Amino acid sequence: MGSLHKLNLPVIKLFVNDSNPASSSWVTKCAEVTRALEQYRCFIAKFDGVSQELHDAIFGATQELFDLPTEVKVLNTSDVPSHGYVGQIPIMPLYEGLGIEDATTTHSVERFTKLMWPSGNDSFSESVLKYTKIVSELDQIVMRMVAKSYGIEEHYETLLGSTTYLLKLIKYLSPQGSDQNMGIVPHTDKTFMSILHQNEVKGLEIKTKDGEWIEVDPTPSSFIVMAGDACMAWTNGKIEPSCHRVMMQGNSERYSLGLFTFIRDIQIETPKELVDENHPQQFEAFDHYKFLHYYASEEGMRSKFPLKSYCGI
Ligand SMILES: O=C(O)CCC(=O)C(=O)O
Ligand SMILES: [Fe+2]
Repeated sequence: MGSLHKLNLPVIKLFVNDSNPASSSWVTKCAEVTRALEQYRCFIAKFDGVSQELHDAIFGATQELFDLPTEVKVLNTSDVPSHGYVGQIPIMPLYEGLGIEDATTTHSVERFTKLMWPSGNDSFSESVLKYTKIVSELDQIVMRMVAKSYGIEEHYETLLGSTTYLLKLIKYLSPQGSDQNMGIVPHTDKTFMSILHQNEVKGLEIKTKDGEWIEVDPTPSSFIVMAGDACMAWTNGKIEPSCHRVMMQGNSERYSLGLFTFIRDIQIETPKELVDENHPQQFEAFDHYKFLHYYASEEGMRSKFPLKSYCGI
């Protein structure tokens, strides 16, 4: 395991109204985003879409959710592995997470809220929807930029039509009184893309290609945009998934939010534009949700690189 270095991740400013594909500054920014993802597998987006007020509201809502009794939180179940309630895992005793599936749709968010607060909690639903709507736009800005750099815009539009967002609300207990401070073990996300956001408590670390761990310094306008396993298959290995972990220090609890992209109903297929003699196709077309079930199976859990054992060529 590499040592911890004070390296920095690329920081890229992105704006809500930043998607004018006609401007030359936009094309330059596309290249910058794509290069950051290729080299670091992730970057920090300084994004103007989430106001301080919304930042405070969503973290207030998150705290309120985790303050509910465990027997209420466990009611949030899902057929998809690790999309529902996850907590009290022996190797990650500090970690607790709750997923809201299809988190950009009012119907789905309100169903979740009703499950957690049968007598209602409108402000929770409102904060979640405001947050997911704007942060899913950030995801789309980034993906349009990547698609532009690779000349695969049409393929991206197809994927976008089948994209669904899981909002994961996460709490880490302070490590005080615990004999370990690993909040979440090193892993790559099984998503297409992930956008992480956190309160003021640090802890997230990203592994570079050289095996160094970089600490992420949070601010209310920082969003960590990282590639998941599925993005690697789609880009034919150009963008690899980011390996990351959470190390807890000090005596504060930490809250974080992950907006996770998944592709449903259609197969994820490498665009033919990215395949040639020098770049043979690395992965067969696959169903994202079947891959998630494979990953949760005994065979998938044993695999060092589940995507490759599932659909690698
Ligand atoms: O809490 C964080 O910052 C990271 C969470 C994470 O890596 C995950 O949920 O997959
Ligand atoms: Fe993760």
